[in-house]
Formats: sequence, structure tokens, C-alpha cells
Amino acid sequence: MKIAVIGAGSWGTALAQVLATNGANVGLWARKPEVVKAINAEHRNTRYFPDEELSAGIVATTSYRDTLLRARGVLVVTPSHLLRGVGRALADVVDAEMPVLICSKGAEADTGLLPVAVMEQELGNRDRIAVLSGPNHAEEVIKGQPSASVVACSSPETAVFFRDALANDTFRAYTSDDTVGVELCAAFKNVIAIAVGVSYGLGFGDNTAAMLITRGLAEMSRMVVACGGEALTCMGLAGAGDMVVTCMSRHSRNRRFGEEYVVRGRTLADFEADNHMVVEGALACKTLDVLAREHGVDLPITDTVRAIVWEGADPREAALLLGDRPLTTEFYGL
Ligand SMILES: NC(=O)C1=CN([C@@H]2O[C@H](COP(=O)(O)OP(=O)(O)OC[C@H]3O[C@@H](n4cnc5c(N)ncnc54)[C@H](OP(=O)(O)O)[C@@H]3O)[C@@H](O)[C@H]2O)C=CC1
Ligand SMILES: O=C(CO)COP(=O)(O)O
Repeated sequence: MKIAVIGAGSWGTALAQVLATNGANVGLWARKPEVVKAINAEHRNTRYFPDEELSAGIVATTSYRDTLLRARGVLVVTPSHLLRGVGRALADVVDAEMPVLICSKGAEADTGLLPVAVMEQELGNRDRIAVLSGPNHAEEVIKGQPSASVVACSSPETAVFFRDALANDTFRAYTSDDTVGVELCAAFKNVIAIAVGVSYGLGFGDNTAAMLITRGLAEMSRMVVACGGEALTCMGLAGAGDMVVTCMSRHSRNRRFGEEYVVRGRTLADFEADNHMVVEGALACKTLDVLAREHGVDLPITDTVRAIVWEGADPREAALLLGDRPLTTEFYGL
């Protein structure tokens, strides 16, 4: 069986390797010809994983049409701000039944639309559009270290199709029908990871990090419930699981950006350019604000991250303001 993967950054490459390890032929779309050449000739993605040998079952190309040719399903693994453009391009090459798994974590700028809704607008047929999320740093998944993730979709058949394509002894995949919950968890945890990075950058310790993680989970739960998702999803792999790993792992770009912003004064543009990698939380703190206003949800940590990253707020003063709000019950708004 052939599966297509759109995006040959860290996560697209790692997922292509999981699929190929499971026996699939993988068509991998990369935008740079030199990445395609290295993958096909040397079985390496020299830009993101120079030390990992990729399966010979992965064939890269810069053509959407060739990537999708005879594929039974497609994974979209680009940064979230590119999703609408990818959906538009895919509309020309996929039929109305092709299962689509979105692996990006974020929401659309300006509209606040979540990935499945964006893709549905471009491709139609929501039941064939699923989303993948969980505590999955690509650097560990590509090495086959034990990990788990959730495939969420309104259609159990689509969820099971992708679950079975991805699952193996070291990559457990669970299914869920709470797409909105899983998508919001994915967008939120990146924002909170920036907050944790800022906190360590300011010299605060592990108590502060644990506070931000758990209050971040409360913030996430308020939003998930307000948008029609399930609070329990926030306790699962896409919620608490991904929150913990992104806030605590040395691999997290979001956490590292937050820390380097404070300690080294590095801007978002510099950080992303130097690493060739996205910091999804920087965009998400703005897009989640659109949703929060729409649903009247209080997001104090998200607001603080946005003030620091986009409005020039001093990180230490912003942190003090966060602690200076009226005291209330632990699970207000739920
Ligand atoms: N990395 C991880 O561990 C995980 C990431 N994710 C999510 O997956 C998504 C993709 O992230 P990831 O794989 O890490 O990406 P990376 O940050 O590793 O790399 C960015 C990718 O985006 C591509 N890109 C950048 N700008 C454009 C553009 N204008 N047009 C087309 N492609 C572009 C880059 O291509 P090029 O190399 O040519 O610049 C590269 O493939 C994100 O939403 C992320 O949150 C989810 C789980 C784990
Ligand atoms: O989503 C991720 C891990 O599950 C990756 O997080 P970062 O983008 O912060 O590295």
C-alpha cells in the first residue's frame, strides 16, 4: 500500500519512516530539490536528520501529483499556517474519498479555524479528514523509541485506517472522535511551552513550570469545553501528554524559543531562520485569542505569552502581572 506524506521537515520525515517501517511505500513531498535528491540517493534527510538512515521505501519528489499517484491516503505535515494552501493544491490531485490525516499543530491566523475545518473548506467531506496529535518529538520517533499518539476523526473508519497504517510495537496509536478537543490541545500546549521556556529563562524553577503546565491544562480545558470538545481529552495523550513533553523536553522548539527570547534576546524570526524550524506556539497565542473572544473564555497565560512575543511586554513584569489577578476556585469556567 502506498501512503503520501506532504512535508519533509522533522515530523513528516519521522512519520514517513514509521509508515515505511510498517511496510508501506511512501511518497514524500519536499519543497527543496536538494532534500529530494538526498532522500532518494542517500536515504537521508540531511537538512533535519543527517544521522538517520531512512527506509528505501520512501521516495521523495517536489510534485504533488507524483507524491499522490496511487496513494491510498495522505498525511499533511507542514506548519499549520500552510494548511489552507496545501488543501487548495491537494484539491486538484485527490478524489473525494481519499483519507487525509493532518499532523500539524495550530489554528489558522485571523479566522481561528482549526485544521480539520480549514481542510474541509478546501477538500469537502469531513468524514475523511482526521488529525494526529500526541507527545511525539520527531527526534525520538524516528529512532523507534516508544511513543504513543491519537488519531481523531468524526468517522471511525478513517481513524482506524490511519491508526493501522501508523501503529507498530514502538508507536502506539489510539483513536478518538473528539477532533476539536485534540486540535485545541495541540495548539495550546505549544503556547504553554513558550511560557515555561520564558519562566526558566527568568530563573524560575520547577514549581513555576509545574504551575504553568497545570494552569495551562485548565486554560486548555476551558477552551475545549467551550468549543464543544471533551474535557477528558485534555487528560490524554494529546492534552496532558503533549503538554508535559513539550514543556519539559530538550527537543521542544517552543520551550527553547521562550528561554532564548529571555536569556539571549533572540527574536522569533532569528530563531526560526537559524533552526529552519517552526515555533507554532508563537502564532497560536494569537489565533487562540480569536477563538477565546468568540467563546468568552479566559486565557491568562496565553494572553501573557502574546503580550511578551508580539506586544513587547517585559517578560518579568508580565509574569508578575499574571500572579496579580483576583483569587478564585481552581476549576473556574468548567
Ligand atoms: N517536530 C516535531 O517533533 C513535531 C512537529 N509537529 C507539527 O508538525 C508540523 C510540521 O512541523 P515540523 O515537521 O517539525 O517542521 P520543521 O519545523 O521541522 O520544518 C519546517 C517545514 O516546513 C517547510 N516549510 C517552511 N516554509 C514553507 C513554505 N513556505 N512552503 C512549503 N513548506 C515550507 C520546511 O521546508 P524546508 O525544509 O524546505 O524549509 C520544512 O519542511 C508543525 O505544525 C508541528 O507543530 C507535530 C508533532 C511533532
Ligand atoms: O509537537 C511536538 C511534540 O509533541 C513538537 O513540539 P515543538 O514544536 O515545541 O518541538
